[in-house]
Amino acid sequence: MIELREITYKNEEKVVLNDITFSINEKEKVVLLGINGVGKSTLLKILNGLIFPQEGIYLYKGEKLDEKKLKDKSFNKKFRKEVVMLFQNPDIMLFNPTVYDEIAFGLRQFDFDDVDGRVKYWADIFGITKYLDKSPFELSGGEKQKVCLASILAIEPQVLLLDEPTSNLDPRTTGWFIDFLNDLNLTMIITTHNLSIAGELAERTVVLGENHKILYDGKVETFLKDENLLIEANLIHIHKHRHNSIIHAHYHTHDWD
Ligand SMILES: Nc1ncnc2c1ncn2[C@@H]1O[C@H](COP(=O)(O)OP(=O)(O)OP(=O)(O)O)[C@@H](O)[C@H]1O
Repeated sequence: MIELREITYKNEEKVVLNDITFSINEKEKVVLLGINGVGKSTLLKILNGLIFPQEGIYLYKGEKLDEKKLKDKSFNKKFRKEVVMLFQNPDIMLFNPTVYDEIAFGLRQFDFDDVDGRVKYWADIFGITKYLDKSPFELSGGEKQKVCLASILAIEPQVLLLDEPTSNLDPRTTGWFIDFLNDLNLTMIITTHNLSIAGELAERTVVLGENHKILYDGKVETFLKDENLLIEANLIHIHKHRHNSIIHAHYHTHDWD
């Protein structure tokens, strides 16, 4: 469904993605792992057709996706409905006067019937019905994230690009959301640097290294057991801590967020 061939993206002169090649089948779930700044969000933006690499080819359902292709109005509408992205910062996505209008926006844009029923259905799923008449800006970070998720899922996309989707969610909501994603039969690419969540979200991971190249592409389970790869990806660190009066240091895989 998605195929990237030798994608290189530069920001001014800085290489942000270096020679990225991988494919994702329909309904496959992939976790994109890597430390801050390796290019995960940039890769999602490329997959969402928001920015375009200087080198390489992006094929979506076998068709080359570039600026020219997205200028074709009917293709653009189809692609925008099928491939949706949740940004890391929900504030970027919220621009309507009420939560209701936020969820209804895409439904109206793509001519869905029963907009009212659909808004209420998705608000109920995310537990945000009581906020429907409120301004999205009055909500907490986690609530805003739920509004964004309800808005993008309401238009029944085929590909979900989720940038750190659990970063604003509390532990209980994170647990619920992971189960919810596992039940969704969609193609998904989810970024995180949270190793414990990675293992629960997908069977496959693509890991970006600090050289902005793919360091690993395969089973999450295997990656998480490979201490050398984890060190190379800088996803574990040496950290001193205290057991009674003894201080010692060893590698840690725990997540801070
Ligand atoms: N709009 C921008 N202008 C200039 N540089 C940018 C811009 N967006 C990202 N970058 C740079 O591109 C690199 C990759 O950023 P990106 O946000 O894709 O990384 P990331 O892996 O998603 O990081 P994080 O885990 O912190 O979200 C970083 O060095 C960043 O400074």
